[in-house]
Amino acid sequence: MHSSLHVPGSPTIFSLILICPGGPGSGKGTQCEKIVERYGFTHLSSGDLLRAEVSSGSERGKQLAAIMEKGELVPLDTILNMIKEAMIAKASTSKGFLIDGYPREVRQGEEFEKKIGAPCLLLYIDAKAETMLMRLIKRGETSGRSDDTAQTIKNRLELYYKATEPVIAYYQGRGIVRKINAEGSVDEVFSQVANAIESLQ
Ligand SMILES: Nc1ncnc2c1ncn2[C@@H]1O[C@H](COP(=O)(O)OP(=O)(O)OP(=O)(O)O)[C@@H](O)[C@H]1O
Ligand SMILES: Nc1nc2c(ncn2[C@@H]2O[C@H](COP(=O)(O)OP(=O)(O)O)[C@@H](O)[C@H]2O)c(=O)[nH]1
Ligand SMILES: [Mg+2]
Repeated sequence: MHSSLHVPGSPTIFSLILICPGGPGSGKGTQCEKIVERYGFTHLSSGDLLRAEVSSGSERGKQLAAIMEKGELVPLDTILNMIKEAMIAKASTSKGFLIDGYPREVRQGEEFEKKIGAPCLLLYIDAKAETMLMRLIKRGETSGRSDDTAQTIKNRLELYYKATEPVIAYYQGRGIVRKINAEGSVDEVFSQVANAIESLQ
């Protein structure tokens, strides 16, 4: 597997960048964990980075928590800078970056390419709305997350269809999107993910 494939046209020191778009509860986080296990990429989840800032108790964390509880998007520069700082911190040892939960709207994708680099593969984790709803309600029973509540899940799903699905179309034209049917079991989904990654060979 590529150790440091440089993404053509990517004006940065960063090597392989894979992006994992998909709706809330589609299974992005679960698939990213399995990708890290098999390929050793550096997994950066925008939600996890934000939750770490929230749990730090910082003033900024308090402002972010209020936005996340409603399932709205936090300011673009905030999340982009957090991802960029995390990538720079790992750049010297990373086999490649797996970005989970970003971009969530087209302008986030545009800014990412200006400030960081061009992705080489988008693993579009595609699940039906009712599947995502069911998974998030189930996850909410144990996750303790303030945004896994019925109303916020509804907001996040609406936001996903309005702002994030157009991201897929934005990259579709470059031939780097692989649509993954996320309706099956975790392993059934992962076998499609592995095929898509190995198609980069
Ligand atoms: N790229 C981003 N831009 C703006 N806000 C974000 C971004 N990523 C995460 N957030 C905020 O953090 C919250 C949690 O994101 P996280 O990715 O952990 O949720 P998830 O359960 O994995 O599913 P989804 O991310 O698709 O909602 C989002 O609802 C949003 O409020
Ligand atoms: N049946 C099934 N459940 C899944 C799958 N992937 C994730 N889940 C469950 O669905 C919930 C949401 O998964 P998560 O990875 O957090 O989704 P994300 O919001 O896209 O990051 C979790 O409780 C997972 O256990 C899958 O492929 N099949
Ligand atoms: Mg997630």
